[in-house]
Amino acid sequence: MDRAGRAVANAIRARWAPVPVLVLAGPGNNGGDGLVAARVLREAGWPVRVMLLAAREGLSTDAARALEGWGGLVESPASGFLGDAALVIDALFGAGLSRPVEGSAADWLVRIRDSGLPVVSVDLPSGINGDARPLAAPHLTADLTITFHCRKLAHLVEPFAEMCGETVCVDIGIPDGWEARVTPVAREVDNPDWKPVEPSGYLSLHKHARGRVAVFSGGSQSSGAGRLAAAGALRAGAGVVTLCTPPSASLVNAAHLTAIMLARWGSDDQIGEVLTGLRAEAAVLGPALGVGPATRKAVLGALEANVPLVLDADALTSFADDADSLVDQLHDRCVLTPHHGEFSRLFGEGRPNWNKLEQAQSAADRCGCTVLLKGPATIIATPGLTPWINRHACRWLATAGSGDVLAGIIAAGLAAGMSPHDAAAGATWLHGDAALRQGAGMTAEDLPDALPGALQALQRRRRQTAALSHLLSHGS
Ligand SMILES: NC(=O)C1=CN([C@@H]2O[C@H](COP(=O)(O)OP(=O)(O)OC[C@H]3O[C@@H](n4cnc5c(N)ncnc54)[C@H](O)[C@@H]3O)[C@@H](O)[C@H]2O)[C@@H](O)CC1
Repeated sequence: MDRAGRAVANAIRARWAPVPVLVLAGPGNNGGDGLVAARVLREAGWPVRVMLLAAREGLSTDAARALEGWGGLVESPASGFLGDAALVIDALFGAGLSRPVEGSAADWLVRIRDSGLPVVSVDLPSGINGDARPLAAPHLTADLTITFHCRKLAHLVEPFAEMCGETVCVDIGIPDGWEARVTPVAREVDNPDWKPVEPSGYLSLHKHARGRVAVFSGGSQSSGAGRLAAAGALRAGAGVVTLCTPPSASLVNAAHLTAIMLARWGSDDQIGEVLTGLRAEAAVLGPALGVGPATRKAVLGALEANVPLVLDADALTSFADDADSLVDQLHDRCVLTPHHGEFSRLFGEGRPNWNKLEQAQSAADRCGCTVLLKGPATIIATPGLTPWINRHACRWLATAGSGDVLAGIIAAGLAAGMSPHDAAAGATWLHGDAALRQGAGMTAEDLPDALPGALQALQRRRRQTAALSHLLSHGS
């Protein structure tokens, strides 16, 4: 608790010049952290006031000890709640929030929120629970949240992550090996594997050994999405990418493409035969294919061919009225990539108190394959595996066509032999990294061009991590 409280005080001192601070402390250890921070700030010469939500005898043992350490005045709200405070430290409830906030606690939250004062929350903004379940009561929105050891789900998934403001995770000396004793609910994607460009293999390989991807194009009025997916696949490392195009879009596609091959895909062609003819090792279906029976037939045909498949956009929405007819045919080498709207059209919202992780996991379990639920935090769920969460991304990805590029990148990973779970994770990270490189003003067309930079950065990071772990295990 001492380290946690000091970390809170230090994070504040690193960001603000001394200002009058009001510390609001709850009955548990979260309140104790706030009381330690109060003492440390006072020792640093800051004007600090403290208010307790609970009676002294209702405090946890550690919080009572922290109150002794504070040793100063504990004010009552009756004497003027916010007074001259210019900054509020919210240490009311953290990980121990067990029910909706009501009564005087709720009143405090509303008054702080309405004051517009900057808020620093200890561990979590009060009223938000760590496992990111929907809220039914008042909560705070913080400017800065300091959490300890590792982030909780609420620090990662929307809308809660945004409510935490800047989130800092500090090491408080919890010994190594702690993770081995608990099952994490999810893992954050960081330095992912990306087999299509692994140095061990690709220098000695030819293009066909790096994976063959087929992408299916919409008609003449909607051919761009397929080209974006194909460009994503090629830039992400697939050796051969073919855009299968209906005759109506042949000319427009041919006029736009150079390294990407073209193949005819007529309405009478069996999609399985097209895939076999191309010896496709992964395929993308859905971007701008159109919603309706033709797309349903194409998807079911591709599923029968048993090729690793990325199903996106219209390939999902075409089954919105009859999800079972899709779910029954899916196999474990499929990746479904819905955004929230496509997800709820297909699977509904699930139980009212489910968080985003549970929604995605339940859909993956029902489908028997990987489901990638897009958003500021993208969730990747696969039956029997720990879900991935990717936050390595930026808001510029909310632009038309960016999902098409992602579908193509995933297919490149699948064609190189990656598992659907890891291909989806690696692709999401690379897609986010490409967007971070382009920044404001980027469009989906810019993403494939940014992929070489993202891939090279990932290779550097992985080399550094490998060198570091070699050093740690063998000594210098
Ligand atoms: N777990 C750890 O390893 C560490 C935890 N630390 C701190 O400990 C906190 C968790 O401490 P606690 O488990 O004591 O939990 P909290 O301090 O978050 O809250 C628990 C207390 O609040 C009461 N409570 C819960 N919901 C309420 C509601 N809606 N209305 C009124 N009262 C409510 C409970 O009855 C209990 O008295 C973390 O958030 C973090 O700040 C840190 O000290 C660092 C180490």
